[in-house]
Formats: sequence, C-alpha cells, structure tokens
Amino acid sequence: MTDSITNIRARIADARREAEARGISSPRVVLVPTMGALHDGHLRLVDEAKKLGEIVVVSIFVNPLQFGPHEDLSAYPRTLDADVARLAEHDVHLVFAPTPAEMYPDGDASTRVTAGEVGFTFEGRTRPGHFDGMLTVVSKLFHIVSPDVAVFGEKDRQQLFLVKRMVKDLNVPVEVHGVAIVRADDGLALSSRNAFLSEGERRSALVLSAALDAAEFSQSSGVDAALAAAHSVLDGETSIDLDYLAAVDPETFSPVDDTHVGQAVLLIAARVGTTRLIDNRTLAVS
Ligand SMILES: Nc1ncnc2c1ncn2[C@@H]1O[C@H](COP(=O)(O)OP(=O)(O)OP(=O)(O)O)[C@@H](O)[C@H]1O
Ligand SMILES: CC(C)(CO)[C@@H](O)C(=O)[O-]
Ligand code: BAL
Repeated sequence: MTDSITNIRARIADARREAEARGISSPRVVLVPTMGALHDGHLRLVDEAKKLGEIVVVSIFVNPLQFGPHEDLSAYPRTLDADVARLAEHDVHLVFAPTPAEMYPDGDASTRVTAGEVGFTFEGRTRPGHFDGMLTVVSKLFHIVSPDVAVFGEKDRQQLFLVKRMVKDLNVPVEVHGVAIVRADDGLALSSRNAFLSEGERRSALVLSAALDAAEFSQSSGVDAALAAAHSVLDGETSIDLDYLAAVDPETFSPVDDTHVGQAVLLIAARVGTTRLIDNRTLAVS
C-alpha cells in the first residue's frame, strides 16, 4: 500500500498532466492547509483557491506539534469522511489527509522552523511553541505538495503574518494569499472550535465581534479610542475570560500606540467556557 505522501504527489502529477493535455501550459497548484472539521470559512478558502489556480489541494491534518500539552489535541473535532464528501461536492478531489505517523515517522520532528520574536507574542505567549509547530508543518506541507500558491484565512491573522514572513525569510517559492474572515450572520467568526460551545456560550462569544465593531466605530478617533470602545463592550462581561486585546501594525505585528496613523489590526482572544476563540479586525486609524 502506498502512503498518502507518495499518493498525493502522484495524483498531483497526474492532475498536472491532465491539465496540460487540456491545453493549460503551466497549471498552477493551490494548497489550502486545514485541520479539518470543515465549515463555510474553509470553503471560502477553497473558492478563492479555485480562482488562483487549476489544481486545488486541501490538506487535513491535526498537527500535534502545534498543540501544547494541556491543549485540545485529543478533543479537536475530527470529521474526515464528512470533510472529504463536502470537498467532493465542491469539486475538490485532491485531499491530503496523512496520519501523524506518516508526517512524523520518528514520532517528532527534531528539525523545526522557528517563528522568532513575533512567535512569542499574543497567540504565541499563551500557546508557547505553537507557531514553531505550525510553521514546521506548513513547511512540510509545502515540500510535499509543491504548491505555486497557498491560501490562509485572516481569522488566524498572526499565523498568516508568520507564514508570509517564513516564505520571505526562507525564499520559499510559494505565493501566500490571505482571505477575509467569514462570519456567521450574528457576527461570530466561523471556527472549528465553535462546535465546542454550548448555546449560552455561543451567545456570550458574540461579545468578541461586538467589541471589534465598537472599535471600528471609533477608529477615526485613534488607537486608544478604538481600544477604549472595545473595552467598554468587554468590561463587566463575566461570561468570557479575556486573554488579550491589542492593536498591531500589520506590517510588523508590533503593538501600535495612539500616535499611529493608517492601518492597525485589532486582535482579540478570549476563553468562553473551556473554548479559546480568536478574532481580529483591520482598522483605518486617524
Ligand atoms: N472564519 C474564517 N474565515 C476565514 N478563514 C478561516 C476561518 N476559519 C478558519 N479559517 C482558515 O482556515 C484555515 C484552516 O484553519 P483551521 O482548520 O484551523 O480552522 P479553524 O476554524 O481556524 O479552526 P480552529 O478552531 O482550530 O481555529 C486557516 O488558514 C484559517 O485561518
Ligand atoms: C495552517 C494549519 C493547517 C497548520 O497546521 C493550521 O494552523 C490551521 O488550520 O490554521
Ligand atoms: N486555526 C489555527 C490552528 C490552531 O488553533 O492550532
């Protein structure tokens, strides 16, 4: 039996040959990396991927390397059969879903990609090692699939920043494309982890996007005013446990102060019950 790494490479090579036979001289391979439990946010990434190239590959792998010892690795939702069926309905047939043993035959990866300073802030501060694990697996996926383009969601804004920086720092020949956050009608950013929320917790979780809405409303008064507006929504909200609320420069991911003018990204992370959620909004501060 061939392993899924050998298999996906052969299937991508076949897809290239088929596209060339149809007269497409240099078909572009577009990779959408995911951890599965697919929702409409993932499918938006797939729709973007289809616009960016002729051969779309979706990877589904819950990467142990990016989970801390007390995080939700074992509980993380795994719905592979439903995911593959949903992708087939979207005309995506190249799904790379390796086992941990295929990705880490030695049980671990001694060689890692490190995220540097930004990897220790915000998500990285609460989840030490998370971004090294994430960049290491993304790097492996890039080597396995050899995509021309890779698509990531802006919901994981720090991740997108770090992947773009890795590609630049290491001269990886992949174009990284970001996709805007897909939200439910009530404003909650779609996330696989939303499946963990009870009805009440889901209602409480709406305060994250409400805080970002308030900040956006005040963006013309500067960074401090935007942060204060967000805090006024969060203050006294006992049903969530705020991890961070901060404004960063999208070019550097460094925190910005009230003198900052131009684009700033407001980041928020909070625990709702036992579920940790993140969200963000790009503001134009003046
Ligand atoms: N609501 C969303 N809008 C846009 N992109 C999204 C959204 N949710 C996830 N993505 C993107 O999909 C890709 C795969 O993410 P992942 O499989 O971890 O799903 P997730 O919903 O972010 O799950 P998690 O609960 O782990 O945060 C990432 O690039 C992520 O940013
Ligand atoms: C990019 C990724 C698939 C790497 O495991 C993961 O971090 C995710 O789903 O965002
Ligand atoms: N969606 C980012 C992957 C993670 O939380 O581990």
